[in-house]
Amino acid sequence: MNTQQARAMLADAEVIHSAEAVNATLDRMAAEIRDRLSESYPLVLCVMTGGVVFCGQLLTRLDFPLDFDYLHATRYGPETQGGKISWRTAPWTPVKGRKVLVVDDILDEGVTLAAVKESLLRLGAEEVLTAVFSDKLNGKNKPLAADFVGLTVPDRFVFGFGMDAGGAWRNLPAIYAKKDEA
Ligand SMILES: O=P(O)(O)OC[C@H]1O[C@H](OP(=O)(O)OP(=O)(O)O)[C@H](O)[C@@H]1O
Ligand code: HPA
Repeated sequence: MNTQQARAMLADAEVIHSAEAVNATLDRMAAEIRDRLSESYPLVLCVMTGGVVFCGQLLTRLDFPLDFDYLHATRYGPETQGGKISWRTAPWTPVKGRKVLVVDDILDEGVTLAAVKESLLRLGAEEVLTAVFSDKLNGKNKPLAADFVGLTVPDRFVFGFGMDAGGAWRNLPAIYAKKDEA
């Protein structure tokens, strides 16, 4: 995608959740996570790449001791349909015996987070909780329900706030849907 195509896609898109709604949701989620984990010294793991914006903005709202690391698992690439999961990077920090909070941008079919959770439990994590900023209302029987959910999004390809469309626009502070998929 080039600059013009990326700008045209954004100009044609529909706002699903404004930056104000995103910020209010971050505050709410941080309070829920604090209530559950503030005494546990959790290991927070960001699922790269999409999780980076949500995780970064969540971290500054978590006012209790924690460790932070990341992992990279991907199955969409630049496509709008998911494929086989590809593990790029495992977390460097040992997870054995830890309470782990996995943070990602979106639960779509749930395949990625289910695989991540299973792998962390296999590595000996004591407990694995999951936080997603968006949960897609696609009517699918997902293999995992997230423990902390920000906002729901419709069954359309969405982008912004960490989520890319053809590689672009992860950097937007709000969430959009491509208009041509309405
Ligand atoms: O619930 P699922 O259907 O498995 O989809 C959700 C996953 O898809 C996206 O990652 P993607 O594969 O696009 O990799 P990226 O984060 O590197 O863009 C997103 O960041 C989630 O990790
Ligand atoms: O709707 C989506 N948008 C961006 N990335 C995604 N990864 C899974 N679903 C989506």
